[in-house]
Amino acid sequence: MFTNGSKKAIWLATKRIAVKSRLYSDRAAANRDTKSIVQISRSNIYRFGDPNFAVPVFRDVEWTVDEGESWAVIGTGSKQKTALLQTLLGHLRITPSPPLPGGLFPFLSDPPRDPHTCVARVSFAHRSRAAGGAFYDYTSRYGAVREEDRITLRESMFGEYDFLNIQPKGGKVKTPIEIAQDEVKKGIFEDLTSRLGLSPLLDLPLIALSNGQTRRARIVKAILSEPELLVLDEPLTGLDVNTRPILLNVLQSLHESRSPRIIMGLRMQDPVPDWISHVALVTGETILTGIKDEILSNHAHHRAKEAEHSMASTTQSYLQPGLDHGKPVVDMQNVNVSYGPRKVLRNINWTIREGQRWHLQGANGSGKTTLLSLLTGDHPQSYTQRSGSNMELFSRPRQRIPTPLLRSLIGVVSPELANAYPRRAGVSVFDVVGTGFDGGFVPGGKDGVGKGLEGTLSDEVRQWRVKRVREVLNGLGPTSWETETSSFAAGDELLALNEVFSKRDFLDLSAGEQSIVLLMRALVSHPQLVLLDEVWSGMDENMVRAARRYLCEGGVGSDQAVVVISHWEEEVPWTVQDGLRRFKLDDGEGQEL
Ligand SMILES: Nc1ncnc2c1ncn2[C@@H]1O[C@H](COP(=O)(O)OP(=O)(O)OP(=O)(O)O)[C@@H](O)[C@H]1O
Repeated sequence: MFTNGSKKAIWLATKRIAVKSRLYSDRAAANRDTKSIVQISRSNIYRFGDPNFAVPVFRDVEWTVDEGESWAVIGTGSKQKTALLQTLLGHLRITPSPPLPGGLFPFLSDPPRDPHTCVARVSFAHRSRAAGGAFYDYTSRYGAVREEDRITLRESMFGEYDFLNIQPKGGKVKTPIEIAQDEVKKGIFEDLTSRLGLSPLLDLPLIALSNGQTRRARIVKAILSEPELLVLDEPLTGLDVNTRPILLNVLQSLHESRSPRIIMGLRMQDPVPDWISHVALVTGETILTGIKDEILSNHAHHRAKEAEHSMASTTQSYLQPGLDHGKPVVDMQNVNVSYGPRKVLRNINWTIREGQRWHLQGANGSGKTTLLSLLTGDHPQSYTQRSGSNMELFSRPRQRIPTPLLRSLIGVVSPELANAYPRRAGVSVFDVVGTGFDGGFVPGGKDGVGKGLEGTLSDEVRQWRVKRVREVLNGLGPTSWETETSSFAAGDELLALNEVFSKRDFLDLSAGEQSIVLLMRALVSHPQLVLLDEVWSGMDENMVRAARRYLCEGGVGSDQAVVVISHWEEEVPWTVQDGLRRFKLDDGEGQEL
């Protein structure tokens, strides 16, 4: 059953195909139905530069995607799943390469079209903004918007698609086909932005959008660039519960009208949409492909055995009673945040006490990140609450705590921080974890454990810091999540794995490994307040399991308060039965559930 919205999308997409099809011959139209979309046959897949005798990333891959099928690539690990999707973008080498003339994408071969322009990928697993090694200031979205950040969501879309000004400047007159194409694109743009809840945000600076809003905007932009095949890596991550089915509905209608065809990358724990007919399941270097139900039921059997094994070693954490009487770590009374007339947080009253575990909930754009930025001091309105409002942190008025001190008292993991954290050559895992003591981004001090707020550390403190880095590395390092290695290694051998990991360049780690290192950084100083915003982002299933276990089994203590932000209730390490409390933001207002 289609909703009116999806019928409209299909109508628009069909009309778009009609316009497009004039550009191709009848033969090409016929080919769309007969030629495979993706074709890899008995090949190994390597990183570019690796010789054929190197260990391949994937071995003996057999994968055919036919027209009319709907595929999801599901990974037990994020890294491998992303590698398969990158293969479609030509970032890995297939040996032997799929034979010409069809090549990897037979449907693009007649008439020949360039995969670089016809295949697009939107990834939310990859973090690129700090890839050059420089820190970019993610807090700029909270203050006065700088000139270079002033570009609005609408401009970011219209920059390339001149819908408003149908006849472009400069004398060139559009042909009737170009005008018709633009009108169809404009229709698609309006339909998609409205269905994905972006219409009221079109004139906001792009930088002001929340995480989930930005993700939706990136998907719309990719669709507007009219690829033939759109690869979406983890499109559901970071989306709130209500938006997920809407997005899936939109993707289904686009895929069914082949405008564009969609291949979706999902995490093992994501629900697989009903309309997905086929699955490529990536486990290590093996890819199992076939009909969804067959592949998933085989795997479920295997996982049930694994779960039995891991359950045996998991102890449940029950929080101590009496946590409502602990010292307040955060005390907010009538706290507000607004941007001009736009009120993002309204009269928030929330007390967080030591020992408590909170799940901060709310739809995309409801103000969760903004609320956390008040606590970390990243938001300028953290200082400027009007009279009648009050915010105390660690039992002191917020204004009396210098921001550098605040950074050293709060351990934070967030998508913004992960994006912004500099990736520089020569900066090791140990160095990155060591920056957590002072809450900075540049490693420093003797032994790489910072200099403290006074600029020097006593030998005793320095030694404690080094010991703490080793402790979290041993608690969350590879021996806790690399299950295959840990089952064979023992004792010193295990510790050696963590030692080797601690010396690796942070820059060279996979997205999941970087995430777990940033979690270590947040926990290393044993801060009184720990803020975990989308903490599992990019982590493999076994890393998530290991990190949850670590958090529940003493990784954070009863003298520490923890706030978890996640759109997935099952991702929070504690449950209501354990004593977890829930605070929900709804249209700027907050209350405990
Ligand atoms: N400079 C600004 N001007 C106007 N609105 C802004 C500005 N900065 C942020 N906003 C708005 O504040 C709201 C809250 O954003 P925030 O990032 O806190 O949401 P969130 O709850 O963390 O969302 P998500 O779940 O998507 O991460 C958003 O609707 C955003 O568009």
